[in-house]
Amino acid sequence: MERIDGKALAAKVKAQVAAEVEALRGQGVVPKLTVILVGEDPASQVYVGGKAKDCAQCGIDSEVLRLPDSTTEAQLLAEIAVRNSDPTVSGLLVQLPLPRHINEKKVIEAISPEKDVDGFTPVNVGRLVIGEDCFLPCTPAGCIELLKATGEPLEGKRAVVLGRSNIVGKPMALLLLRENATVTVCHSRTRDLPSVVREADILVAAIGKKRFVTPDMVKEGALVVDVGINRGEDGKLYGDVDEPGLADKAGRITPVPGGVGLMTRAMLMVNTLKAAKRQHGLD
Ligand SMILES: Nc1nc2c(c(=O)[nH]1)N[C@@H](CN(C=O)c1ccc(C(=O)N[C@@H](CCC(=O)O)C(=O)O)cc1)CN2
Repeated sequence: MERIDGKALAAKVKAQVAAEVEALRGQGVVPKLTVILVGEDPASQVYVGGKAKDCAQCGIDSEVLRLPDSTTEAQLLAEIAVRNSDPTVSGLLVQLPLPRHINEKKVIEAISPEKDVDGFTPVNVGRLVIGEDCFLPCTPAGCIELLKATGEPLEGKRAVVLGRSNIVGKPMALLLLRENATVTVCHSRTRDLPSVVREADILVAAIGKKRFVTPDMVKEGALVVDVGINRGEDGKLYGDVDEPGLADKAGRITPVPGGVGLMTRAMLMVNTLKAAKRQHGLD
């Protein structure tokens, strides 16, 4: 299978954002992203660092608020309220996962929909469902950009999404539907899952299980998007798809690392720029 180059596409998207941000700054508008991180989760520390680096590359101001694991839900909600009403903050997100004593749903719902650059609030999810302009969740939006970059039409294709999370599986299905693909969502209760997956012209694997998708489950010529980030016992990163096993198959696949993760980061920059433009009546 041919690899789809997420690194190159992410660099191109970020360069476009950087050019637009420079023009905005010329008009006196300075986009800013605030990221709130609660606790010491090592992977989250890395992802938040990556977001600040991307902002610097794009000319976007950034603030990372690091709160201790002992932070209460009320304290976190108070910090969100401060940023919601701060006109210098264009985009606001809370890094997930949160410590167990904090209710994730309550926290997400507290973020102003106009600053919700993750696209996780019920208002933005609802807008996505009914096809209104909204902030698209970054991972599914990045997957769509990767698929479009192949130049293959998505319309009329059979798409299978493996996984039904609120952050990836469900919005991914909606975005594929918007591209006029015929979409099936598979999950842990799907009967004869391999035979359903084998039907896919477009397969999005977001099930969170290392190399769950084996070569016998993939149609010849399929476009495969691997959303999985699974850390193996050897310390290496593995996708949800057995990419080496697909070497002799026709088709295209996004690698892990170097695929969806990088586009997730790039789409956050797109959303932060969009938030800044909207807040200044420029979108
Ligand atoms: N508030 C949010 N929390 C989380 C999100 C999110 O979109 N918003 N998604 C993930 C974590 N995440 C971004 O936050 C993220 C994960 C992975 C990558 C990435 O670049 N992956 C690289 C590999 C990186 C590595 O070596 O570890 C790749 O796939 O090439 C970026 C962002 C959960 N939380």
